[in-house]
Amino acid sequence: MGTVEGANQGANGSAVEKKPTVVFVLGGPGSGKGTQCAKIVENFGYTHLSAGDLLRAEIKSGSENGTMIQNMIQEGKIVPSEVTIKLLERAMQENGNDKFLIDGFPRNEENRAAFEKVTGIEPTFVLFFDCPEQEMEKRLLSRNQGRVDDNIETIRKRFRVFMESSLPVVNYYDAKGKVHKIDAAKPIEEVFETVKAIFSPKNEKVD
Ligand SMILES: Nc1ncnc2c1ncn2[C@@H]1O[C@H](COP(=O)(O)OP(=O)(O)OP(=O)(O)O)[C@@H](O)[C@H]1O
Ligand SMILES: Nc1ccn([C@@H]2O[C@H](COP(=O)(O)O)[C@@H](O)[C@H]2O)c(=O)n1
Ligand SMILES: [Mg+2]
Repeated sequence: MGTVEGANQGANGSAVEKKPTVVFVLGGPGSGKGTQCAKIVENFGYTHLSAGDLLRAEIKSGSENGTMIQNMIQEGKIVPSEVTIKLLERAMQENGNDKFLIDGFPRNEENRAAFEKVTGIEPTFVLFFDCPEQEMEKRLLSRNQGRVDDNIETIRKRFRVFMESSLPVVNYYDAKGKVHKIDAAKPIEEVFETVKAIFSPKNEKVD
């Protein structure tokens, strides 16, 4: 019997949708998640989905959730999981790739548990960009991308949320042996040397 394209067969022979490969990219605000994701995309064929970028696009689109999301971002707070997960699911479906870097998600235990429950996807592994606050603060204050949350007051709130809510998620995956901790305080190219070594050579783009 033939199989449905892009699907596996379950025990009873019915088609089971094949889950995409997902790598969660975590780290404090300004640790360099977006910068490194862009380089991974260039070299390893992943699609980069930044939860923060999707939420900012949702504000711009004039969505009914826009004002709520804008207020949460301005305060450095975490938007309810159902909103962010819907955006991630839609972006994955629309894209069609089967390998995704999910950047800045899960940000708390609620994000983590809800994503697993709703999508049935477990990350293949987790990149954790580890960087001292002093360095992250310096980077954010000179980022100049016009982000409403790149001001010292909001940055301090984001650091607190990261320590209290996001680090426990990193620890959760660490206990499962899934975390690659990377020294993100080094220059961009040196960080990427470490990142490159984590991705299997067989995934490397061949020109
Ligand atoms: N290794 C590095 N050394 C110096 N500057 C860096 C490094 N990595 C990134 N930067 C710079 O720091 C700023 C923040 O980087 P980036 O936007 O990638 O961080 P992020 O982790 O995605 O932050 P956020 O969580 O706020 O989205 C950018 O201006 C970027 O160019
Ligand atoms: N899972 C997430 C991710 C982000 N947010 C909100 O967006 C802000 C910016 O996120 P970046 O990853 O681009 O820094 C973040 O401070 C949160 O307010 C979220 O709620 N949930
Ligand atoms: Mg980012």
